[in-house]
Amino acid sequence: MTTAPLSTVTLGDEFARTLPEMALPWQADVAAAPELLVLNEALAAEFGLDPGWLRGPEGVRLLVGNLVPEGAAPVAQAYAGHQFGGYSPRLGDGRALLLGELVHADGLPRDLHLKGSGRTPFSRGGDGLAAVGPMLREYVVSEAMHALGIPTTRSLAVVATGTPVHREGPLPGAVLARVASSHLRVGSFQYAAATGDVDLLRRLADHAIARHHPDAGAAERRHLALFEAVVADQAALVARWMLVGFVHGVMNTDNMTISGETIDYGPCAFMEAFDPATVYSSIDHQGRYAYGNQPAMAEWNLARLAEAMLPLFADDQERAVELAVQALGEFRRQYNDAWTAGMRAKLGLPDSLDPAETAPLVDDLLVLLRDNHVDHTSFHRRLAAAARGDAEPARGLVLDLAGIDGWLDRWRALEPDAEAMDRVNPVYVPRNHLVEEALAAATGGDLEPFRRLLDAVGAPFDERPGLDRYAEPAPRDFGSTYQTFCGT
Ligand SMILES: Nc1ncnc2c1ncn2[C@@H]1O[C@H](COP(=O)(O)OP(=O)(O)OP(=O)(O)O)[C@@H](O)[C@H]1O
Ligand SMILES: [Mg+2]
Repeated sequence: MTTAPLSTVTLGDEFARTLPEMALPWQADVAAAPELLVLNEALAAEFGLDPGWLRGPEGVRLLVGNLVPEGAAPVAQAYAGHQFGGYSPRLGDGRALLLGELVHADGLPRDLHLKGSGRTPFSRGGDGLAAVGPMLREYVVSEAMHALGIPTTRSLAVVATGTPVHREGPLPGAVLARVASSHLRVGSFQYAAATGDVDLLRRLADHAIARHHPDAGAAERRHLALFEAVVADQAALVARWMLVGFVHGVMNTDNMTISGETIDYGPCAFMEAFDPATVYSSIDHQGRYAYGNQPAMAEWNLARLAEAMLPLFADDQERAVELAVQALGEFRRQYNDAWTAGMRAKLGLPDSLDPAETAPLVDDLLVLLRDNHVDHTSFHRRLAAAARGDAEPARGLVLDLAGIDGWLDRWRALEPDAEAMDRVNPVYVPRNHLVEEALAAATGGDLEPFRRLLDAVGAPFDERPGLDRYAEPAPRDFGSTYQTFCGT
């Protein structure tokens, strides 16, 4: 084992220094018997962290927050949030801590953050803990999203704590070490705004500009420019989710970042049979966060961000509202552009095609996929074979043969590029039944299925022999009853 002195790990405390009103100094619980379950060596290397040292006793203690480098100041971050439409003025890191900022090889800071590290002043009735299964879920799904090229928080490690967590029964506890561009959320702005302290709100916005959108700093109305940048990033992000069939499941304003990265892989899932009404979360009875509602929910959340930022847009409130409405009005166009371009790429069609020509083709396909309960991921991947002359793999997924044949004829007339399709349509996504299988085995102490799944989804576009089951939808009896859970 290589060793490196702890002094080589440097953690900044910029958030805590800049926004002390939103940062409560706090310490992680001491892990009784920490055991490293998974370490993202490639990610560690991006920060110059020695994987050998991280695997050793000191490194593992760092990864659960029990070894704090000199100068670091771990904090629980304050935030508010609309949860399923209802406003909670005080949420915050109830089971998480910001350890501090690491410097990435690109020279820019990233947050090193823990989830499952014990109670904090924001815990309310919760135990501050997390179980092995849900932390490994966040690890594998976030890394799959990254491999798909979708902006996301990253997972550095999961460490079992040796302390049981009580849910429906006892479960092994774990801490996830997460890396993100920042953990600033729409809810962070809502919290700052609710204090009534405009100076705090302004410092938060300036911190976000410096961290994520330095260009906005040069704009005449820099805070409006920040808002516009967040709108654009979220429009692009949600379009990416939609194109791969990702259902976030809990798009509360406290689970939407300012950076444009996906955050909080609680009740998330990948849709199989294409249907905009798809919901997996056990508590989402109204379908608020259904697959097809995600763009509208993102827009709703951004309206809450605009409300929070209003005092920064203009001194005159009417003028501020006018500017906010105008900026938010861009969301739909930006989302539609990103979605349309993404669908054109999935179908292997050139950018030069008039969107008016491709739109009916896309719309008709979505109706076919929904009416025939077609698996989203495998259909798009198999369509490349149809572009190469063998329609059977994709055709075989659709019951309405006349319908799909008519559609295929129209599509093929546009001369789709099969190679280009293979670069954007994944073979492997973290399918729900495989995630559950891997997490159940890991909870029982067998990490092999988890490692195999991670390996498959880590190179999602690269079809490999022996991984057929990772490319197949769930067996019939699995899909219709599948549920996911928040706050696990
Ligand atoms: N077991 C728990 N103990 C204490 N607080 C909790 C617990 N689970 C969730 N919370 C808190 O409830 C709120 C909503 O939880 P949510 O599931 O959205 O976030 P999370 O999964 O804990 O973390 P993150 O959003 O950082 O990924 C947050 O303030 C969170 O800290
Ligand atoms: Mg959350």
